[in-house]
Amino acid sequence: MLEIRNLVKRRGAQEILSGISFKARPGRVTGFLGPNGAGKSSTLRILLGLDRATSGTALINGKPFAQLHHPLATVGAALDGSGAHRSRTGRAHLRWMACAAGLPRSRVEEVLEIVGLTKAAGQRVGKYSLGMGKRLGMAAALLGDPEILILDEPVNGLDPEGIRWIRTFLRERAESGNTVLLSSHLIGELAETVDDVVIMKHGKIVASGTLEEVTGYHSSLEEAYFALTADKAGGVG
Ligand SMILES: Nc1ncnc2c1ncn2[C@@H]1O[C@H](COP(=O)(O)OP(=O)(O)OP(=O)(O)O)[C@@H](O)[C@H]1O
Repeated sequence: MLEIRNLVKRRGAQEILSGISFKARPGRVTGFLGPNGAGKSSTLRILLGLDRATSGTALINGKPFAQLHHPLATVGAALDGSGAHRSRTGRAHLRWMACAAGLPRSRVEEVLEIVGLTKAAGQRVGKYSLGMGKRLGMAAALLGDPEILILDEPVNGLDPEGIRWIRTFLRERAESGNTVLLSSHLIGELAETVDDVVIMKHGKIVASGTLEEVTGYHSSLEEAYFALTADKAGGVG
């Protein structure tokens, strides 16, 4: 379970998060949507202990990230890029991570297989395509077989086969009782994958509920999204 309660983040005079609250529940895939600059990545970074909130709490199974006893087995995250050094191979990167976390090398081969990167595991990360980099980031997130997955834009850059794979994979994770939170700008694709939806705009939650509740009387989630996030002047955020 992920729980965000009254989260506020200020940077100088700018309020990036204005007291947001939502939950991502076990057994469900929760989609996190919003225009560029809405505050999605800032929320995820605070949740993962990569940034501090001005006030409010972001809890993972009832605890802040820093207090988790087994962080890798509790939560796996794939944010921007894979974080791997370009001159390392994908396998070496994962082995280094596994070693740091006290996980066996055999787990590296398992996650490479899960994300479909076994054949490319010996190539340098600098030679990877965008989609391969995404798969490597996903492999790293899965190393500890976590009960919670947090993914920022996981399908961006994946080919159609990769998009189908990730959709099926995330549904299976949720159906076996895990929690999945993912942000995406591909709303049509997201609507195929999620149970619950949270939509942000200008640092506030503008909608939150099941896919059906958020879609409401609109013909699709995409229509609901545009109605909820429309700016009279248009443009960013
Ligand atoms: N390190 C930073 N320093 C200053 N401002 C920042 C920083 N990180 C984010 N911001 C600002 O915080 C606001 C929210 O940005 P954030 O990246 O969380 O949005 P987002 O919803 O993830 O957007 P996108 O869809 O473009 O990824 C923006 O106004 C952004 O300019």
